[in-house]
Formats: sequence, structure tokens, C-alpha cells
Amino acid sequence: MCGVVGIVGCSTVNQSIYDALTVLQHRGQDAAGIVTIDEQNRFRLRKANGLVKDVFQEQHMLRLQGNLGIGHIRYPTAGSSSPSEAQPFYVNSPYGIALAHNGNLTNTEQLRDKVFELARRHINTSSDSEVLLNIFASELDKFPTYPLTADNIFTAINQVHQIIKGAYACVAMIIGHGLVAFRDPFGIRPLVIGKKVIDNQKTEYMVASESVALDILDFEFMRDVEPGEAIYITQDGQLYSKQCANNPQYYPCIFEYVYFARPDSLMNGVSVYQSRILMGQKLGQKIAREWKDIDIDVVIPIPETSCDAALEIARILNKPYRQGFVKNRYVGRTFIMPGQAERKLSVRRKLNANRIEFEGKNVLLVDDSIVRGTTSEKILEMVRSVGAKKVYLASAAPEIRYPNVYGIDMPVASELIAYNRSVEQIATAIGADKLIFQDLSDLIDCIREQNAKIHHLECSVFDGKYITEGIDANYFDALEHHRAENKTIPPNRESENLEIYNEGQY
Ligand SMILES: O=P(O)(O)OC[C@H]1O[C@H](OP(=O)(O)OP(=O)(O)O)[C@H](O)[C@@H]1O
Ligand SMILES: NC(=O)CC[C@H](N)C(=O)O
Ligand SMILES: [Mg+2]
Repeated sequence: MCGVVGIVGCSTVNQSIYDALTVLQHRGQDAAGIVTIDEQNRFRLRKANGLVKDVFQEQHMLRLQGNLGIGHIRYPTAGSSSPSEAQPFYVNSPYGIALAHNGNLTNTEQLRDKVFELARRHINTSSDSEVLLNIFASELDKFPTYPLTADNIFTAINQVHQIIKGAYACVAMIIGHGLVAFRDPFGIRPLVIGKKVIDNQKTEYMVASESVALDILDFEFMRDVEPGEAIYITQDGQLYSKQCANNPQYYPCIFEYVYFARPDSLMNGVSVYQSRILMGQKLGQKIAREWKDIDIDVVIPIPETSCDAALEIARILNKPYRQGFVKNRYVGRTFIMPGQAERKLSVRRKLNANRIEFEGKNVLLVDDSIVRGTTSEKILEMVRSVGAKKVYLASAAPEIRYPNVYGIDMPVASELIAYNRSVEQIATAIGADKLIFQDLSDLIDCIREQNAKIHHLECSVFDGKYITEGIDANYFDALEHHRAENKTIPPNRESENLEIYNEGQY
């Protein structure tokens, strides 16, 4: 799950984009990038592997001049984690376009060949986002006039919606025009827009993956970008918007509410925090109903995402809630780290059990989700070693049995701990005395209760139903094959040759 941001400002935007990326860091820890447009209408780019704070040093910030810019933080789902696939991407024709993408396309391979044959465009990486950018560029290229009108841009996006499949929330900039943002016709990935009025005169606009980015920059939340909708803000701050999809429908990703998004974000009219509170309440009620004879002494969250739900479970069960684990604040999110070996090591470095809360007790541990089981396996081992008597585990999300193809890196079912296992078998595999999962209908209600406009949610990891066409056994075989191929390429973290060298001393 990546994070995107775009700002059309009245003054230099580099610091604001940097700040926005730091609060979106929980969506991707692998790479970061910013591109701005300077006064001479040139792109200024910095991107590399690493956290935002490591990627941008003073000399890069000096390079990023201009009042218009976009930024990206990456959690790879396609291609590799090579710095050459860090975003934003750039093409020089037509006009000069830069684009950043959150999501994952599901027909990338077919499109890669088509783009070459029909539009004579060369794709130089294995990134789906580079394909997306070239399709957008080739649609814009069909208009012979300069400058493009808002309608030209919206027509191009309507075509893009018909050509590409999958999930995408994008921000882009076109030289000589301004900022463009669009969201896929199912609204799988999130995107919001906000504004800030400067000196009672001019309006600055900002689009971002999550509303929390608007909050910290004092932008006023306007609304979600609708599924299929496109926004065009000219470089002098004129805003246009249009529904560009032929049959848009709300199918937002349910996993944003379970794990990905920050709790203080408002997404599709739904508070992420409130969703997690409701998840705790519904799961607490299920435990009270189904585990009448189970003797629980204390409820303990597995930090950090599960804390809000765990507190509600404790309240409903009328048991003490304790912070039994200490989290190392310098270790990031383990699930979005690349490679299983690194994830395993990081769980141990990140969490340590406080013996006093476990010794001789029957504990109910709570996690927001159990995906590969990396966290729960390690945690269970740890709490046993500090003397827990019985260890029960509750997951605020249902069993994850199916791969994700829309921007969460879990493309192979066999990597999932719940794949082909019953609840009892999962409990045995991770070493829990008892295990309970949220029901999918309850999880869906946690979100829908807050916005009746959402009739459906994208729940494929739980129910195996994919909303876009062509997701079948052949698709997954090809994906698995690709992934195996990519694993054999040694990671190259060298980012020296990625920048656009147009700025003299920087
Ligand atoms: O079963 P797994 O494959 O281990 O994945 C699930 C775990 O990973 C996530 O935690 P993470 O450390 O990424 O972030 P958090 O601090 O926000 O909870 C999630 O909250 C679960 O704890
Ligand atoms: N998680 C995401 O949104 C990833 C975006 C894009 N598919 C990439 O791999 O760079
Ligand atoms: Mg966690």
C-alpha cells in the first residue's frame, strides 16, 4: 500500500510534501520520492530507497523548487524493490508528465506489449506504475492542440479507465498545465482532496491518500475523490473535476480499515478509528457468546494497530486491559517489510514481553489481523517463555485465505497461515491454546454502519471474490512465477543514476 500526495501551492511546496509523506510513512517504508515543477517549467526529482527522513537531505530539498509537486512512498506490489522502481515516474512526451500511483494493476503484462506495439512506448522497468503512466501519456498524446483543456484530460482518463484493470489512486503533473488526480472506478484505493485559503485571496489545493496528511498541513478536508472521478487543478489554482468512469461503484478496500490506514484518517466518509472500535466491540461480543467457559485473566494487544480494538474487547469482557508488550519505537511496521527473513527478525526486535503481565496468567492476546502468522508465531513463543499459563488469541479481522491483487503484497495463497487450514489447525500452527476470528459480516458492518452509501467493500482476501475481470488460476500461476523470478535478482539499492540531472550544482 503506497501513499501519494500532490499540492498546487502559492509558494514552494517541497517542505509540505515532505511533511505529508512522513505522516503517510505507515503506508510504505521501501522508497520515497518527490518531484516538483520549477519556475522554468522543469521537473526537479529526488527518489531513492529508504524512509522519507533518509531519502531527502538538505541538498535534495534545495533541488526541489517550485509551487507544484507530487510525492510518493512505496510498498512494492509489482516488479521489484529496486530504486529504479521508486516513484514518481517521468516521461518526456507529451509535454512532460510525472506520476505517482497507489495500487496494483492486474493486466500489466498484456498492456506492456500493447504500449510498445501500438503507442511505440518503451517501458524500462517491471513496474506496473510505469505502464500506467505511459498509457495515460499515450491517451493525452491523441489531442493535437496545446494547451490541453480540462475536457481533453478527462477524456484521456475515461480511456485509461477502460484500458487498465486493477486498483489505482494516482497523482500526476503535466508540464504547462497543472496537477491531475484520479481514482479507479471501484474506488479500491483511497484519495482525498483539501484546500487552504491564503490571505483571503488565493486557494491552495492538496490531494492525498489519507486525510491525516491534510490535517497536519492545516488543509481543510473537502471530500473524498469519488470512484472513477478525476480532478484537474491548473498551475494557477483553477479546479475542475469530472466523473470519468462509465460505471463507477464504491468497493473500497476493507483492509485499509483493518490495518493500513492511520486511525485518525477519514476515508470514504468512514472514520478508521471508529471502525476499529466497532471491530473490538463486535469481536468482544462474539468472544462473550462463544467462549463462556474460557477463563481469561487479562486482555493484551499486540501493538500497535490492534490497541483500539483490544481496549473495547477488554471493556466488553469486563477484564483488565494491559500493555503487556513494549514496542521499540525505532522499528517500523513488520508486515510491509520486504522478505520473510527480515519480517521475522523485526518482530523480535520490535516487541518485547513484560514478564509481570504474563507470568502465571491466562492471557487473551489481540491482533488486528493474522496474515502470514509471522507476528503471532513469534509472539506466542515469547509469552510462553515469560511464563504465560494459557494463551488465547483473537483477530479483529477474519481468516485471510486468498491473495490480494490490489496493492497489498500477498500474491501467493500458500504464504498465508489460514490457507487450507481450519481455525483449530491455525491455532496449532501458531501455538495458541484457542483462537477466534471476527466474522466477515460483522467486519463489513463496522464500516457500512458509518456510511450507508457504501454498499460493497473489496474483501477478496477474506472471500476470494475479485471485482475486476481476469483474476483466475492462470493469473495467480503467472504471478507466482514472476515473483519467483524476481527473488533470484539480487537487490540493487544504488540510486545514483535515477535523478533528472538538470540543476547544475544540486
Ligand atoms: O501475520 P503477519 O504476517 O505477521 O501480519 C499481521 C501483523 O502485521 C501487522 O503488524 P505490523 O508490525 O506491520 O504493524 P503495526 O505496528 O501497525 O501493528 C499487523 O498489525 C499484524 O500484527
Ligand atoms: N502498494 C502500492 O500501492 C504499490 C504501487 C505499485 N504497484 C508499485 O509496486 O510501486
Ligand atoms: Mg501489528
